[in-house]
Amino acid sequence: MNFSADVFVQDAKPNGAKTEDKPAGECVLSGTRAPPQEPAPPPTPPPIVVNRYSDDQLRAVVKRMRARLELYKEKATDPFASSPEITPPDRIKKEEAEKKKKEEAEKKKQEAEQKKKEEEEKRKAEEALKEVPKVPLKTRVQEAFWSFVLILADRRYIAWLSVVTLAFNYNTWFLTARLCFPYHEDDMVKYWFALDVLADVIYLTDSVLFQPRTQFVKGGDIIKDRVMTKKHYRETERFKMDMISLLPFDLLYYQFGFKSIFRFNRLLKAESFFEFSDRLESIMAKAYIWRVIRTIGYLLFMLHLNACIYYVASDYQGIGKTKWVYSGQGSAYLRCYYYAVRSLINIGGLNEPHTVFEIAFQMTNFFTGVFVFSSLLGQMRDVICAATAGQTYFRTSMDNTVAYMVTNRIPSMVQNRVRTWYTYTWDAQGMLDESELLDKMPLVMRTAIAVDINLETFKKIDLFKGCDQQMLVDMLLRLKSIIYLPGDFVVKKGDIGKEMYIIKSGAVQVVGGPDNSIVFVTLKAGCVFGEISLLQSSKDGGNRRTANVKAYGFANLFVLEKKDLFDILVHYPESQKVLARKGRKLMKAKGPAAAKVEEEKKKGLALFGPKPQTPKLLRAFGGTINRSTVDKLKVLPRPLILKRPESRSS
Ligand SMILES: Nc1nc2c(ncn2[C@@H]2O[C@@H]3COP(=O)(O)O[C@H]3[C@H]2O)c(=O)[nH]1
Repeated sequence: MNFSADVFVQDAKPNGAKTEDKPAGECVLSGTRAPPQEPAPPPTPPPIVVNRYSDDQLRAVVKRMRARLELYKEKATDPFASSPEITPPDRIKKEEAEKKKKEEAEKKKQEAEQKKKEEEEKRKAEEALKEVPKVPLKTRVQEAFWSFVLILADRRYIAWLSVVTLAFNYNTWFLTARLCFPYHEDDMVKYWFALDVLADVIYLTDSVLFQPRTQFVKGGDIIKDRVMTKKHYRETERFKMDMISLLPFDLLYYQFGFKSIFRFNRLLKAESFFEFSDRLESIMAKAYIWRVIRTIGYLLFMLHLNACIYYVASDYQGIGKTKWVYSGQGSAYLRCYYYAVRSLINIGGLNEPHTVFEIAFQMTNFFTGVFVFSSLLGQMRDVICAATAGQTYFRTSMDNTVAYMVTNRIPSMVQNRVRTWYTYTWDAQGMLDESELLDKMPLVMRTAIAVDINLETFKKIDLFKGCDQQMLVDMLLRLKSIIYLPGDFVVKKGDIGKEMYIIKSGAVQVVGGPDNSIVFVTLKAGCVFGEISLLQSSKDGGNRRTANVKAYGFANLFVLEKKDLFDILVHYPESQKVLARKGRKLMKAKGPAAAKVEEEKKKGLALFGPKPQTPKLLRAFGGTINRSTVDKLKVLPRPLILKRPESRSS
């Protein structure tokens, strides 16, 4: 369609020249000229506007028609695109619905087929598992065997080391005792032999199966490769010791009889004991308990050795020959051990030595006792001190604070509160400042701990729902733990909000009204508060606390500072938007206006909802007219209700 061709205007020609009918496009609307004809037309004279009004009208008509043309073009491609207000005809609707139905049915069919296929595969896999394995048993055992690469901190490895330690201790204690005391009676030999063999099997298993598979660290890499671990073990000093400890000198029994001296190479397995001790310490929650036990073990072993030597010395002198030696009565080991205890710990009250040998022996014993036992007792003291260092720190800092308060004449009520805070904090968390401990760790460890302890709680908090998980982790790292005593005000209405709080344990109450006697809500563990003022801008005082919040009982809270929160949010614009939206919502729901209504409700004033404002005009009447009257008046014609009664003065 060419709308421009339909419009004609009369050219005004001077001298009464005959006018020609021309398409308007050619003379007025330059933009809508007819296509040029061949050969090229003579140059057209400039358009002459006959009448400005009719010219404008024509232009408007052409404009409107062009717009319509566009519209029809659009409609031709998509019948409803340009006319959303027009509902599609029923037929089309039906067709679309059917198409949709068909698609859905197709989709369902595909899903069902997929499900069937998956089930079939699953069934086949299960059947394959039930079938007799095609892999030969030997290979499978070998595979399991080789894959048994021990992990350094693996508890199973520690359990195995404990077995080796047991075997080592058996050798250490019993070899010495059997060597010195007459314990190799004929009827006992078979038992000793059986126990010796058992200990040897344990040693052998450790050296052949376990140690060559122990992974190690090389240049920061954890080496698990079986060939490399084996090679590494063979290159260590420990391997040499293990091998020597396994040498079967016991075969000399055939030549010299059953003597425990031939088994003394078994004591070279000591490194397994020390490794067990270190690993156990690293996994124990209270490692000092093991340290104390180990030190006591050393002490007992020193006494054991002394008892053995004393028996040998007695035997050398002749059992029961002098007053100083073992009399030969009762249990030899027990009597000698008793002597060792009294002698080494310098308790005294022993029989006087008479011979030179006895005197020399006794003197050596005293000297050894002083030296060895004082160092062992010192070691024990260190272990106990280290274990109670936390408690000592807490005591010292509480004592110092109390001394400071006394010096400065702080009221006793405040002093009591401070003391209560110290005691409760210590009882609740076993330390005064948790963050002190975590600060020393690398970030990755701190993150792991924080995530493990609190992330789940955080994810459940409504305010943070929809926020980036990484943002929550960042937040966890900035939290500080703080304890409030019963009745302490955590936030005060009207204060500037600089922190928000998450309740770790205990509860807080949002209070208001006269003397804060009205409890609006009690918030428990896992709830957030103080977020309203934090999420508002300082414009119009939006950053002011909207309510008083006080601790109900002892409240253990996490504090997140505004600065920290905003530092984090810079990196998470999406979460920032989510929080801003929630902040606005909260402000609407709980902000000053809402709080006021709530307060009044609590007081019972808002029983019938807020009183509607009296129309200005009625206020002018000064009367108290009920609502229906007002409504009636409202429908009256304007002039009527606007007519003011004449005042008496006028
Ligand atoms: N105003 C108000 N605050 C509440 C309510 N329930 C919990 N609060 C919390 O009380 C806090 C007081 O300090 P904020 O205004 O910062 O944030 C407030 C909310 O987190 C409530 O019903 N009204």
